[in-house]
This record gives sequence, C-alpha cells and structure tokens, in this order.
Amino acid sequence: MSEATPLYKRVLLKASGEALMGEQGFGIDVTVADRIASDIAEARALGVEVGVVVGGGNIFRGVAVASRGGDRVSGDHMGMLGTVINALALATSLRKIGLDCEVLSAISMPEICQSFSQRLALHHLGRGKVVIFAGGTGNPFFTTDSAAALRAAEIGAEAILKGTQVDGIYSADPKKDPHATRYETLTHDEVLQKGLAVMDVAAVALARENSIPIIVFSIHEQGAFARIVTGGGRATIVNDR
Ligand SMILES: Nc1ncnc2c1ncn2[C@@H]1O[C@H](COP(=O)(O)OP(=O)(O)O)[C@@H](O)[C@H]1O
Ligand SMILES: O=c1ccn([C@@H]2O[C@H](COP(=O)(O)OP(=O)(O)O)[C@@H](O)[C@H]2O)c(=O)[nH]1
Repeated sequence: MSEATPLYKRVLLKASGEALMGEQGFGIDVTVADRIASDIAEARALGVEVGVVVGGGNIFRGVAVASRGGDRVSGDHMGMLGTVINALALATSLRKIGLDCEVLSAISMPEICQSFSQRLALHHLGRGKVVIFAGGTGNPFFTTDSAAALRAAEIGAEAILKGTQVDGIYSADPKKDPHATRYETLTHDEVLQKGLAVMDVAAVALARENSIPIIVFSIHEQGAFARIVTGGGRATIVNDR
C-alpha cells in the first residue's frame, strides 16, 4: 500500500446492501463482506476514522412490499432490520482481521448491539473504533442513503463515500442506458436539478445543507476506498466549493 497522506480525518462510508450479496441472488456473501472489511482496514491504517452506514437492499426493501399492495411501514421496518443483519456480518468480518468496531443501531435491540446516540458514536470513533450504523435513520419512508447523510452530519464526517454498484455518477443510469456518460465532478444542486438518481433527493439535500461532499465509487473495486481517502481512485466528486 502507498504511503499517501489521507485527505480526511473522518469519513462516512455508505456500503451498498446489494453489493453484499455478491453473485448470489439474496443475502450475504461472506467473501464480499471480508473484502469490504479489508478495504476499511486499509483506510484505518492510514489513520482515517471511519463510520459506516450499511444498506439492506440485499435482504429487503419496503417499497417491494408496497408495490404488491402490502403495508409500506411494515415493509420498511423489515428493511431496517435487514440493515442490522448486514451490520452484524460486516462487524464479524472486521473483527476477524483484528479491527475494533461497534454496531450502533437506530432501533434499540440491546441484546444484539448498542443503541445509536451521537455521543456514543463520537466516543467510539475518537478511540479509533470503526462504527457501523445499523437500522438506517430508524424511520420508515427513508433510505440508508439518507441515513448516511444524517450520520455524516452528526459525526462531523468530512465526506460521504458512497460505495455502490457503479463507478460514479452518469448522465443516466448506466445499467439501463449504455450511452450514459460519466461525470468527474458535480455540485449538489446539479445532481438534484439533473435528477441523477444515484442517491435519493433527501440524502443529497441534507449533504448540501451541511456542506458535505459526496464521492460515488464502485465498492466492487478492491482498495478503492483507501485510494479515495487519499485523493485518488475512480469516482465522481459532488462538492459545492
Ligand atoms: N445517474 C446515475 N448515475 C449512476 N448511477 C445511477 C444513476 N441513476 C441511477 N443509478 C443507479 O443507482 C444505483 C445506486 O442506487 P442505490 O439503490 O442507492 O444502490 P445501493 O444503495 O445498493 O448502492 C446504481 O447502482 C445505478 O444503477
Ligand atoms: O432510514 C431508513 C433506511 C432504510 N429503510 C428500509 O430499509 C430498506 C433497505 O435500505 P436501502 O434500500 O437504502 O438499502 P441499499 O439500497 O443501500 O442496499 C429500504 O428499502 C427501506 O425499506 C427505512 O425504512 N428507513
């Protein structure tokens, strides 16, 4: 690994739930969780404090229930519980390689993990622990992208690194439009005005209000997380400055 100096003291990684299922159609591929853990370890070795919001799309999405005529709120509760399962899997992968971490959940389940509070999160981060934020925002009708923007603001993260299925923000969804072109940089306003759906509107707006840059990169590319915290790597940077 390079001796590069990190650009940030503290970042928030949004780890895609869907990425965690790897080639499987559902659930968690432990090899993917282990790889994401080793990427986080590289950033920690550079001295960067890391908070992680995990998605849940590999397990459950509330909108899927609603689209079949079911109850959206119950569906979202199931989705949030899915993020807790993912958080526990990622914590296991981190501990396996000797990284100290804590899972803090927006929904209290004290037998399983600690409950989220800003104070506790700052306490753990300040002691060098990776903090995994589970349970999204704790509210239905939100997404884990919004949870990422919220937790980033609460912990004073200098950037949100959205590790997703694609390597940046495109003029249209690159999975649907083969002619979509990739942006190197954008402002928060441009993402919203152009309707670029890589992240939901609430999340981008919250990041904009708090002047937090968003960096979109492929979580499938090994080592990308550490490269980005040192100012390299392939990504789209959303920043207003
Ligand atoms: N303009 C766009 N640029 C890049 N990706 C886009 C765009 N519009 C839609 N997408 C899609 O958004 C997905 C990320 O959305 P999301 O549901 O938040 O995934 P996850 O949280 O699992 O990373 C990408 O994988 C991509 O297919
Ligand atoms: O604050 C939140 C975060 C998540 N969810 C639910 O949890 C699911 C999984 O989260 P998300 O879709 O954001 O996961 P990702 O796309 O990152 O895998 C969502 O579809 C919602 O049903 C929710 O209700 N509130």
